[in-house]
Amino acid sequence: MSQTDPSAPIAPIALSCGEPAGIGPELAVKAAKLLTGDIPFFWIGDPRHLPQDALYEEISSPAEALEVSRWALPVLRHDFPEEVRPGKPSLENAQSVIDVIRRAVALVQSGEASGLCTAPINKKVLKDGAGYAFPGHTEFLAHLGGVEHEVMMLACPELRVVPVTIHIPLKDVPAQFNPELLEATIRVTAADLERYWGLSRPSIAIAGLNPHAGEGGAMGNEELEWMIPLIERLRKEGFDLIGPMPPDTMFHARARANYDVALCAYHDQALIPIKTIDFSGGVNVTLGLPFIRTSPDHGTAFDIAGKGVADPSSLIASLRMALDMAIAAARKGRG
Ligand SMILES: NC(=O)C1=CN([C@@H]2O[C@H](COP(=O)(O)OP(=O)(O)OC[C@H]3O[C@@H](n4cnc5c(N)ncnc54)[C@H](O)[C@@H]3O)[C@@H](O)[C@H]2O)C=CC1
Ligand SMILES: NCC(=O)COP(=O)(O)O
Repeated sequence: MSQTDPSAPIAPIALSCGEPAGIGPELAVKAAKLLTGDIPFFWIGDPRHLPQDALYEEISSPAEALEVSRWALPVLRHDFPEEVRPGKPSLENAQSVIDVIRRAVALVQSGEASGLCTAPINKKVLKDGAGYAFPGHTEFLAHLGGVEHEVMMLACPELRVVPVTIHIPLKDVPAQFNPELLEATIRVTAADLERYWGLSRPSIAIAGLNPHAGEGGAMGNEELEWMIPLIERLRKEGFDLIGPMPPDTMFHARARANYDVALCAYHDQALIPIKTIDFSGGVNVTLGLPFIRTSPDHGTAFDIAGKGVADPSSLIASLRMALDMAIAAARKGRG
């Protein structure tokens, strides 16, 4: 099954297990139970890591998930060296977590899966246990996809946000938030909002770096020195850009209605508003990749792992977004 053939049924979504000591395995089982095949997907991981009462069935190829997902969680088996204790990650399993992501990407690239949804990982465990050299999935997936300008976007029904710089210390933001990076982020974001969401000239709001967007140079100069000139140049090219906007006043309900996406200078400027507005409905999606990737907005939640109380809403929203993106890509005749 190929995403490039619009008449072919959409292949299932590949769900990587993520950190098995987190809530990922529990969420996969809950999502399968609630969805009953509505969004065909399969889980790649070690079945020993699923909750004891999990309803699952092992499959030998992704295509089998189209049927199996109607009554059970389809599992493409990937054996890990260690069993897990919920909330207690094992460094011995770190390499297998990375291998599962690679395997899932290969299945999407071959067309056997129509998109990738990733359950959360713990970056430090992967770094300490397997020398993982990336700050998260986003940069690893860009590496696997061979792209230079990947973009992290988080979306819920009320808001889309993009952190232009991602997982870097706050002290490094002013140097790394620069005209080249902002311009590349604008281009990738606009292109993928059209490609997957049909927004042909999306309205893009750009947050200032400084309080009050610098207030005319009284509280910082980046807005005057390079942000405004860049925005004016790209407007002449046809981009619909608003800003630089004061970051503290651009996320209330009336302000949000004026744009399709907000580009923010750094991680927390973007993620605090969206996780506050809709923690359970938020989806993390990587733009600019040659394949589809979504993820829940939350992390591994070690504090509640194994307790049976984890909310699968964000995972379900992520699976749904991946499927919708795959359908949009198939309609356009490209993956
Ligand atoms: N896509 C990914 O791989 C992501 C990974 N992470 C990683 O997760 C780890 C933990 O990060 P934290 O900042 O503690 O955030 P977190 O999202 O794991 O937890 C924050 C709080 O929200 C609760 N929570 C999270 N998801 C929930 C759910 N589905 N249902 C009910 N309650 C839920 C947790 O119990 C905790 O109290 C870190 O290693 C971080 O890097 C964080 C975000 C995304
Ligand atoms: N704060 C978002 C996050 O940690 C997810 O990162 P990634 O794994 O999607 O790169």
